[in-house]
Amino acid sequence: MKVAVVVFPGSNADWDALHAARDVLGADAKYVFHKERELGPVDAVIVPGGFSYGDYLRCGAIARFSPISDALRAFAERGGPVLGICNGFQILTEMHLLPGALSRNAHLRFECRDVWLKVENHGAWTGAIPTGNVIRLPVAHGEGRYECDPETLTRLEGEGLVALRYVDPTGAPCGETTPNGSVNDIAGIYSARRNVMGLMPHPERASEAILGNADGRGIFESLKQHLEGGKVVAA
Ligand SMILES: NC(=O)CC[C@H](N)C(=O)O
Repeated sequence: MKVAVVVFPGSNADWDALHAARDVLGADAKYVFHKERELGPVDAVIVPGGFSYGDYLRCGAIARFSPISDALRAFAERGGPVLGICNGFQILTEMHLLPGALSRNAHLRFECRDVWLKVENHGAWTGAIPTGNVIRLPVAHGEGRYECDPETLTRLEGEGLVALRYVDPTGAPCGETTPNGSVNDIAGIYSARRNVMGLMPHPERASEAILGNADGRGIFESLKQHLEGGKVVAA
């Protein structure tokens, strides 16, 4: 299993993502620099968290124009599994590989704490976790408020493309404890083919017992299951 981690100027979770893919999942993982134009022969791509290009203009807005983005787009459009974590999610929405946008947290503060998430639907990156399970992962973002137009929201909910939703520790709606004010408490979404997933929380920072939390491991194990099962999630 070969995994590429795309590195932009300002990425800060690239090593964490590489570590999770290589040392936790056991993949042959490598960095691909933003100036490259080819991903090489890879089975999956992770777009990691951070502050690409200093978050100038909007988070992810400049990364979209990086030389690597054409290859990333082609890989995603071929059905290749792509995971965008935090700034990676922001980049994937700016690239229009995922719908909607991440805007400034409703309370206007940077949010850095653990959150609880309900696994709502299966796809390339959640298939190994039973739907309805509640997992705990850390968030660290200033612009994580997921927004989209009403038609898109209806489609995401109706087609089961909401991957993860913020909840309270019991699995009930998070209400006032929302980390960012996302519409419908959406924390992560899938593309129509369910091969591309973006999420604001950081599974790569919570995938080992030594870190005090291994709940994120299921995200990476899901990729393994997806690739080994050779599952084509949608035509
Ligand atoms: N941890 C991250 O990836 C940070 C995401 C983003 N730059 C924000 O602050 O919203």
